[in-house]
Amino acid sequence: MSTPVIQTHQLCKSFGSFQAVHNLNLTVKAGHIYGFLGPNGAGKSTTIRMLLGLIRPTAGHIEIFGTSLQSNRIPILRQIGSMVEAPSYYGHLTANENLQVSCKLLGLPQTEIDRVLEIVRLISSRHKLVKAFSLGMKQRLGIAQALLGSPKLLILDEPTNGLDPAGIHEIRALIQRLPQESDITILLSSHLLSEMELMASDLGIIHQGRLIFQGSIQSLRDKGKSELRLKAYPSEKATRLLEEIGLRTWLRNDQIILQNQQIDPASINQFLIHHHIEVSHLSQYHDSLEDIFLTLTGKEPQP
Ligand SMILES: Nc1ncnc2c1ncn2[C@@H]1O[C@H](COP(=O)(O)OP(=O)(O)OP(=O)(O)O)[C@@H](O)[C@H]1O
Repeated sequence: MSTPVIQTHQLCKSFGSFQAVHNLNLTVKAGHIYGFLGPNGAGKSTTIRMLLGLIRPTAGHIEIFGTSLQSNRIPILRQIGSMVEAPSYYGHLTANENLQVSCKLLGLPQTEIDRVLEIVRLISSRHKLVKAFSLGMKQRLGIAQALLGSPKLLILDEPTNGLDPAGIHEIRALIQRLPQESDITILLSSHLLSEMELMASDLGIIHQGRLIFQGSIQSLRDKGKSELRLKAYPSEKATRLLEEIGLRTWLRNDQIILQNQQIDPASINQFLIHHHIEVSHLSQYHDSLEDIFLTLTGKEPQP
């Protein structure tokens, strides 16, 4: 397996006596879109600020591109593009002029401007004043700025915050095509699971400063409960027959429940009918990702 782009080891951050981040072991794989998810105040921004060398960890350490951030700060940061707060611009300048300023500050050639404006699809608005941009366009310009110098890693803190559905769609489409088009790894934070589900390949869920899940979206889905719900008459006989073939059953209201068992609903139906049981209802239920997320973060999903 190739070296992870980001690997944190027992990363901690305290502010006075308050521990905002506890023993975080993040693993972000090359070429992946890693969704860093957590409710407000969970510790996402604090972690991102440590990854960008903006604040020092209280304990633990960070490896980026396989080397220690502490001892290789400058060369590592040169290869990271980021947008951590609402991007700031000169509203009275055009998109092009804003990027010219950034290129000068970073010592980059002006040819970079067209390249990044093409990527974020703002090339036709390059001579427009930024104060006339929509919020979505401003966010895309922020991502363009972060892409100057062809970084290998892009870190975006809540990139869709405050955007309307059309703006969210534009940013999502942009983020999804970046790893292939620009050979880049992306870590982005959000408090919205629905958004992460559509954008990220891997998830890290942080809650009260602790990483409570890390893995693929599918492995999160697999944590959910699944049930087969039946209405069958006479129900005592149906329950006995199902137990006799080794299935565990529960009764909920007038339904027979079979939980998390590898069973084929069609075979169960056939089996019961064969034993002269009348099946009036049979349905399959799976926890949604939202339910799983709420359970993990200690909030009971609504039935
Ligand atoms: N400089 C600071 N001094 C004291 N406490 C801080 C400081 N920065 C963050 N915190 C606290 O650390 C906790 C984590 O904050 P953080 O901003 O990392 O959360 P977050 O997950 O990014 O939340 P949000 O989605 O609201 O931005 C919060 O309780 C916050 O109040």
